Amino acid sequence: MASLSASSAKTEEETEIITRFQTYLRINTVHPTPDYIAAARFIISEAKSISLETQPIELVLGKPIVLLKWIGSDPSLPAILLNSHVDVVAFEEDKWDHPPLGAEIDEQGRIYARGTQDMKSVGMQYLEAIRKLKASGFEPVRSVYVTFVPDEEIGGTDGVAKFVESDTFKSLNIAIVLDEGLPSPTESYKVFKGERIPWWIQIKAVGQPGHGSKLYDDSAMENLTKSIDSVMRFRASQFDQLKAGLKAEGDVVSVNMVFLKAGTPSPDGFVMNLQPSEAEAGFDMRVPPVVDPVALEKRLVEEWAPVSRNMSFDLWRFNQDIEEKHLVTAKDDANPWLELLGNAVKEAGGKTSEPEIFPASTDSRYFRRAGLPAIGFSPISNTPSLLHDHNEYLSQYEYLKGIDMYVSILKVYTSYASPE
Ligand SMILES: CSCC[C@H](NC(C)=O)C(=O)O
Ligand SMILES: [Zn+2]
Ligand SMILES: [Zn+2]
Repeated sequence: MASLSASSAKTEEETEIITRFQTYLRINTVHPTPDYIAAARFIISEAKSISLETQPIELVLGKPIVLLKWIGSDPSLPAILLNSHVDVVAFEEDKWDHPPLGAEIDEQGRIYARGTQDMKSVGMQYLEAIRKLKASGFEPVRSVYVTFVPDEEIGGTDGVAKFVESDTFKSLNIAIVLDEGLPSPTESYKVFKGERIPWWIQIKAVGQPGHGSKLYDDSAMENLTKSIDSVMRFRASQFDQLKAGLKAEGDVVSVNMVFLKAGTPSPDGFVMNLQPSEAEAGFDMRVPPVVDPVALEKRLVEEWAPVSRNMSFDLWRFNQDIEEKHLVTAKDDANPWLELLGNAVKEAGGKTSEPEIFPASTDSRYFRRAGLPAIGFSPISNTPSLLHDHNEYLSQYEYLKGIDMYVSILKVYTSYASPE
């Protein structure tokens, strides 16, 4: 177990571990121009320092996937894949108390940077766990592969979506994938077996333009407002079930308006006495496995963007067909990995909660579509979730403790012999 508490001094080994994490955090992999080449260079040099085989894979120019290999004593057995994304989302620097690429540590031992939770921590923890296991002389039976992938934050089209289709991936013979989860505000780590599918919707209204004083029946603004009202009523019905405790976050549809675009610009702002002929709104919607996507799309077509009200829409579902089965990693005899993960965390002194549906989206969905079990797990407990938020941080203590969790998970996973 990590010895460091918030106030205690670090050992030399712990200082080195934290320094390596800070170095990775300081590499600018922020969208829209992530420096994937610098990150790949760093990851490869780290991997070489612990004698892992390295294989950069460039399926899309300038967007390398770095594949690391720790070959087990029985390479014929299906292997373990530890996946993390290298890219991070943008930030509003002036709203942060510490520089978002600074990886500064405050007096409470919190490391502040974009990626401390999402998910440069996890990528480096995989490597630190392997470093520790190697130093202790441990040799895995099953092979372990570690992937550092691009573009998760923008849909994964040039990242894992392409990787799972590649011959390299198919040759790896993977049994189980670990990918990102979410921080837990309690002592128990969160575990995810599935996720909601993102639907990004833009609806557009056109209508009668004219004088600001006139009452029209079908102005663009009125047409759009009717749709927004309808979406908001649906949102309230979903949110009410969540607030009443009838459903979990991962079992309701979330829908949030993320932009509104309308009006005729003027030097002072907008022309006030002119009703515009076009108006648009954007919604981020997340659809859980239990919801019928075909029925939801019908609602979009008939109620939110009806042709009868001069409406049109664009819908992005990130490589997922509307008819496609929404996959959840089962906890059953055919899939021992969820239970093994819980056991391994327990052996390392941690706790896990019942597997949930991830409320947002991760690359796990591509691995599940490729027919693999995939588990979302970020070993971050007693920490508020600050993904995509200001002042994202992770305490050194939690980071070090998380490495011990992966040490235990890798011991259990790589030694698991399936009953024949
Ligand atoms: C549409 S893919 C974007 C992926 C991103 N993932 C996370 C974890 O924030 C999201 O859910 O918005
Ligand atoms: Zn992430
Ligand atoms: Zn993210």
